[in-house]
Amino acid sequence: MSISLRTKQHPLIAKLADRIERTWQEHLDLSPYQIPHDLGYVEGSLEGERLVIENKCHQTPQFRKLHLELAQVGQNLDILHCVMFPHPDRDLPIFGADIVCGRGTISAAIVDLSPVNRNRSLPARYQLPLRQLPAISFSQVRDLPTWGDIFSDYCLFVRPTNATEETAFLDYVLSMLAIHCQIASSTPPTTAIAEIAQISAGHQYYCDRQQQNDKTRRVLEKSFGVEWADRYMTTMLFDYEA
Ligand SMILES: C=CC1=C(C)C(=O)N/C1=C\C1=NC(=C\c2[nH]c(/C=C3\NC(=O)C(CC)=C3C)c(C)c2CCC(=O)O)/C(CCC(=O)O)=C1C
Repeated sequence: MSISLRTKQHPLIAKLADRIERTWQEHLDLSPYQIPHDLGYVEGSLEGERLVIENKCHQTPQFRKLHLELAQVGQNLDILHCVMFPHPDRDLPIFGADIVCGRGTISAAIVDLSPVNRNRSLPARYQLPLRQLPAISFSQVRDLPTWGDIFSDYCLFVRPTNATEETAFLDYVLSMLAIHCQIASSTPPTTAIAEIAQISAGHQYYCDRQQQNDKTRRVLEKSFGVEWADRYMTTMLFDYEA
């Protein structure tokens, strides 16, 4: 796999992929992460539409898994997926982002720092910097699906309608990511077994809810079949340490 898929995708996806990787490289102490059964680069075309997936994973002292995934269905569906799973001994939220672009138009752009502690609230040290982010208004804000109870009050879920809104979305993602990397790097592990158990339960709940996204599941099923799609969603996209 020489050139990255992003060179053939929507410019916002390519730019966000580059900037996420650069932020990780500048702020975090990255180590390789062994991707299961060579899922680094996969292609599938069960029902005609060819789905190409490119996965990049790292780990750091604070994060069990940093996952950036680019996917393209045929010539007309581009996807960027990013999730950062902290080690369960840190009270840190789960950073998640998803951009879906059909025929050159972005239909879904979402980013969140999702709380995983028992009272499902973002740690106080996140509240101040997030509240200080410039308020941005989008012409098309989207409603979260029912499984989206995992997202925080700072979740942004929009359909950007022009270049200005695309840039505003990109800036918000990168601001959230920079705040997260900075706080994560200065958050020590907890040794309280009960707290670690609560955080692990929060990760499991997050993954269980994300696995209910039938829009994701259907795309995977159409190209790889039901079995493969289920294993992919539970072991690659939203796996948690039992
Ligand atoms: C942090 C949040 C988050 C993360 C991490 C995440 O993975 N999804 C997340 C959120 C989220 N995604 C959504 C939608 C869609 N997702 C895909 C597909 C894929 N998305 C992928 O990541 C992959 C693997 C590469 C595929 C294949 C498609 C096609 C759609 C329909 C596009 C549209 O509605 O315009 C919705 C709206 C759900 C609804 O309204 O019912 C939400 C909330």
